[in-house]
Amino acid sequence: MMSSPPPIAIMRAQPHLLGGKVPPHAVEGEKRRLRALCGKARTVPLPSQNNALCDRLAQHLWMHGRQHRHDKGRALVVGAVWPLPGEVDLRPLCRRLAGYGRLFNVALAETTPAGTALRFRRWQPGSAMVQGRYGTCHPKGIVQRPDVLLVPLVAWDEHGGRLGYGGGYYDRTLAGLFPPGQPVQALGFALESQKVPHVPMGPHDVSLPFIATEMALHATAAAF
Ligand SMILES: Nc1nc2c(c(=O)[nH]1)N(C=O)[C@@H](CNc1ccc(C(=O)N[C@@H](CCC(=O)O)C(=O)O)cc1)CN2
Ligand SMILES: Nc1ncnc2c1ncn2[C@@H]1O[C@H](COP(=O)(O)OP(=O)(O)OP(=O)(O)O)[C@@H](O)[C@H]1O
Repeated sequence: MMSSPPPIAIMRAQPHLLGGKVPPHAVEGEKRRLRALCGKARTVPLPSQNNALCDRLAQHLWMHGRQHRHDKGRALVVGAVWPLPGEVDLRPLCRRLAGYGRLFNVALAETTPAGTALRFRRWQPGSAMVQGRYGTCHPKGIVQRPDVLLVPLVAWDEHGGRLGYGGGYYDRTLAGLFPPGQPVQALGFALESQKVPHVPMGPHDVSLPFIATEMALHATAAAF
């Protein structure tokens, strides 16, 4: 007798019944649903939360930058992002990193055509910004390959699962920068309130080893 697929309600409520494997089309649907829910629930970061998060990232990156300078003899290229409305704002962090002189170069994401990886362009305080796709902004500076990526997100889970805006930009970018077998040098950044019990993960999704929030730097299973 042919067995019929489990009802969608079971896939949603109890994905473990499928051995953690959810068909790709179901994952896409789940993500759309979660994106809509999280969009509605989203709160704009308070200045105190934003500052705490930028301080935490600065502290972590400072150590990374010093080690990198010692090992490689050059500045650590940090791939950051200009904020979209309602997102955590990394601009205070970018200004601070740029102020540390030879330890860091800051490069910001340029939103490239759909289906491609992001490109990163050198930013310095006062750099002219140009309007890009989906309301994003990027500088006109030279293209640089980030050594470490700061990854925006809509929702995250304790395993490093990340939900974004649905363009697949960061999964493509992470896969290009850090091929399988290499450590994923990336930190997600978000508020604690953006944490969800489970982000559905598809075959292209890259788990984040660290998520920085206003409360803590969370190391996830992907860090080990
Ligand atoms: N600040 C910031 N820059 C970023 C990202 C991000 O998440 N944050 N991206 C992360 O990948 C890339 C841009 N990706 C995007 C992909 C799709 C849509 C998009 O479809 N927007 C819908 C509204 C989505 C919603 O609000 O739920 C739209 O414009 O209609 C936006 C950004 C690169 N730059
Ligand atoms: N490395 C990849 N190669 C091919 N397709 C990919 C890759 N990464 C993601 N995709 C495809 O891109 C689409 C969107 O992916 P997903 O829903 O994970 O986006 P997202 O991570 O939320 O978006 P973003 O990173 O832009 O914020 C999916 O159809 C997914 O299969």
